[in-house]
Amino acid sequence: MSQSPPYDVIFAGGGTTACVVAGRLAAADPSLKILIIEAGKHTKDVSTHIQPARYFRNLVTGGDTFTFHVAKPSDALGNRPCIIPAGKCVGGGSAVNFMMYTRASPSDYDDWESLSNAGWGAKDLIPLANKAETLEPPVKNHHHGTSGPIKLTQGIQSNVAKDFLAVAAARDKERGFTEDTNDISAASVNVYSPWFKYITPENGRRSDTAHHYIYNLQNENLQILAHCRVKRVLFEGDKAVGVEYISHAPETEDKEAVVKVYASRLVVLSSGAFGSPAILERSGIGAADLLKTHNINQIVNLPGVGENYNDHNLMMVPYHTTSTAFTLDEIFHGTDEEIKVHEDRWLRADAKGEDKGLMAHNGIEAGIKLRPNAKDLEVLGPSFSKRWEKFFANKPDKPVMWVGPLLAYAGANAAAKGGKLYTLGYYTEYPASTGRTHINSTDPYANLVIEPGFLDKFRDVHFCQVSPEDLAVLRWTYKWSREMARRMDSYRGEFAPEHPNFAAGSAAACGPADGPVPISAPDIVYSAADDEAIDQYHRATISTTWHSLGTCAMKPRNQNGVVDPRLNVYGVQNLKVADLSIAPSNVGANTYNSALVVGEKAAVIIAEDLGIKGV
Ligand SMILES: Cc1cc2nc3c(=O)[nH]c(=O)nc-3n(C[C@H](O)[C@H](O)[C@H](O)COP(=O)(O)OP(=O)(O)OC[C@H]3O[C@@H](n4cnc5c(N)ncnc54)[C@H](O)[C@@H]3O)c2cc1C
Repeated sequence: MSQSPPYDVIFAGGGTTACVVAGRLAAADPSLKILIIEAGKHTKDVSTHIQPARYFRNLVTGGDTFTFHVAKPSDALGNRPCIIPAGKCVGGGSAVNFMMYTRASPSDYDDWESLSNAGWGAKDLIPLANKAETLEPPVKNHHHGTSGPIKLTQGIQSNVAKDFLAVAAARDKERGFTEDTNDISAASVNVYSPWFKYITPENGRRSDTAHHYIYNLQNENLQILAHCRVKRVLFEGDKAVGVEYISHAPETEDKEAVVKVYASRLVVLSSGAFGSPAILERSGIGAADLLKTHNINQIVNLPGVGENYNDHNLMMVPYHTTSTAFTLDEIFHGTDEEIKVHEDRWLRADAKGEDKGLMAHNGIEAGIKLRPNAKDLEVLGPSFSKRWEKFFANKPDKPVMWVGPLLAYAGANAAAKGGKLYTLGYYTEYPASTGRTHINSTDPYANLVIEPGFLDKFRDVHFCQVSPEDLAVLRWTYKWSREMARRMDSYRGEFAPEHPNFAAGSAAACGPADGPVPISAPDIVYSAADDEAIDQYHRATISTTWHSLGTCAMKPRNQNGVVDPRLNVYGVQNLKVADLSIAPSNVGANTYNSALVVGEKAAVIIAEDLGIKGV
C-alpha cells in the first residue's frame, strides 16, 4: 500500500458528468487541487473517438473503451442475458456515444423537483442545459445556448432522412413538422423534425466533455489518473477522506498496486449508473443484508443503493435500400482500406477547408418524439390505457416513443454484408419496468448482478410477468414505423432475418422489394398470430439504449433515496455523487444532455459548498 499527498477534491470516475464538474471548478479556481481517477484510458485526440462515424465500429469490435456489463438472463427476454455497454475512458459515455442530441422534457425535471428536490425543476435546469451548449446559427425559438462548450451541428444531408420527412409530410399531416424538436415546449413533441448532433460544425469532431471541459484547460492542479479503478471510499468516522484504487496504468511498475489517496475537502463519486452504486456498496453504504453477505463493514444502511435502475428499450429494424442511398455502411462494416478513404478525406479537409464527408457524420438526422393519437390509443388497447391515463395524458411534453432513421445497418448478420441498408430505430421513452444493479463481490473487477428489468413487471423472486404495456407500445411502434419505412423512396424491402418471424403467406411477410408502396397504400393488416410473432421478436431482440440511470437516486431517504438535493450521500459527510445515477426518475430523451445538466448543476452546488465564485 502506498500513500500520496492530499488533494482538495477527488472524482472517482472520469466520465461525462465528472469532466463537466471538474472542468468548471478548475476553470473558476485554478488553485483547487483536483484528482480524477478513471478506470479507462485517455481519449485526447484519439481518432477513434474524435472522428464521429467511428462510434459503431468501436462498440461492435468490443474496444477497450467500454465495460460490457452482462445482465442476469430474464424470462421476459426469453432467458437472454442482455449486454449493457457503458463508456470506459476519459469522457465516459460522451466519448463513445452516438452523438444524437435530445433534451429531456421540462416535466421530467419537474418530476425530479417534486420528489423534495428544490432547485432541480425545469426552470432551474433548462438554463444549465443552455449554459452547456452552442447552437450556431441559433434557431428562432431562442431556447438554446449560444456560447457553451458543447457544440451542435444542424442540417440534413442524407436522402434517406429526407425521404422519412417527406413520407411524414405526405402521410401524417396531423402531426406536422418543426425545425427544432428540442425547443422544450409540448408543441415540439409528436412533431417530425430534423435531428441535431453533438458534432462541432467547424471541424467535424465529436463534441464530448473530455475535450471541451478538461483537455482544453492548462492547469497542473487538475490531474487525471487513467487506467485506475476505484475500489472504495476511505472514511474517518463518518467523514469521507479519500479513496482506495487499483492502478493498471501502463507506466505503473507495480501493476495491481493498491493505492490510497486523500481529499481534504470532498470525494465525488462519478462512475455512472453501474460504477457509483458499486463503489458505495464496496465502501459499506448500501442495504444492510447485502453488506453482510459480502462481509463488508457497514457504514450506512441505505437500501436504495443500486435500486431504481432505469433505461430505454431499443429496437433497430433494418430495411434494404438503393445503391445511391446516403448511408454509413462502409464505415460501420467496411474493411480497414475502405474506412481509410473516409478518414483521409476527414483529415485532408482540415487543411483545405473542404467538407469532411461521411466520417464527420453520425447518421441520425431526422425523427419524432412520438405520442399516440386517439386512433392509435384504440389500437394500443386496454393494456396501455391505464399507463396512458396515469402517466402521459396530462403531460403533453412526454413522448411515448422515439422513432427515426439511422443511415446504416446496425447489426452483425453476415447476410447483410456488402449490401446497403438503413435502420428504423425506435425506443420506449418511459418503460413501465425498472431494475437494479448490485455488487457480487468486493472485487472491483467482478461482474455486477444486474437485473435491468426490461419488459419485466411485478417481478419478485417467485414471479415474473412480461409487462403488457411495454409490449403493447413496442408492437404498435413496429407496425407504425414499418408503414413509414415502406413508403420511403429509398425503401427496397425488409431485411427479413431481423424482422418478426411471420408465417409464410401472412400479409405481414417480409422480404426484398423493387421499391416503395404508394403513400395511399392500405396499411398491412396483422393477424393475431402476426401480433404474437411481433411480441416474440421484441422479447428476443430489445436491448439497452445505453441510457442507464437512477441507481443512487436523489430522493428522500425514507423513499429509498441515496443522495439529498445537494448530492450528499445520506448518513456521511464530504461524499457526493455526481452522474446520471442520481436521476430520481426517467427522462424522455437520450441521456447525454441530462448528464451535462447534472454536471453543470453539481458544479454550482460544489462551488457554493467550497466558497468558489464564478462557476
Ligand atoms: C454506446 C452508447 C451510445 C449512446 N448514445 C447516446 C446518444 O446518441 N445521445 C445521448 O444523448 N446519449 C447517448 N448515450 C448516453 C450518454 O452518453 C450517457 O447517458 C452519459 O454519458 C452518462 O454519463 P455519466 O457521467 O452518468 O456516466 P459515464 O459517462 O458512463 O461515466 C462514468 C465513468 O466512470 C468510470 N468508472 C466506472 N467505475 C469506475 C471505478 N470503479 N473507478 C474509476 N472509474 C470508474 C467509467 O469508466 C466511466 O468513464 C449513449 C451511451 C452509450 C454507452
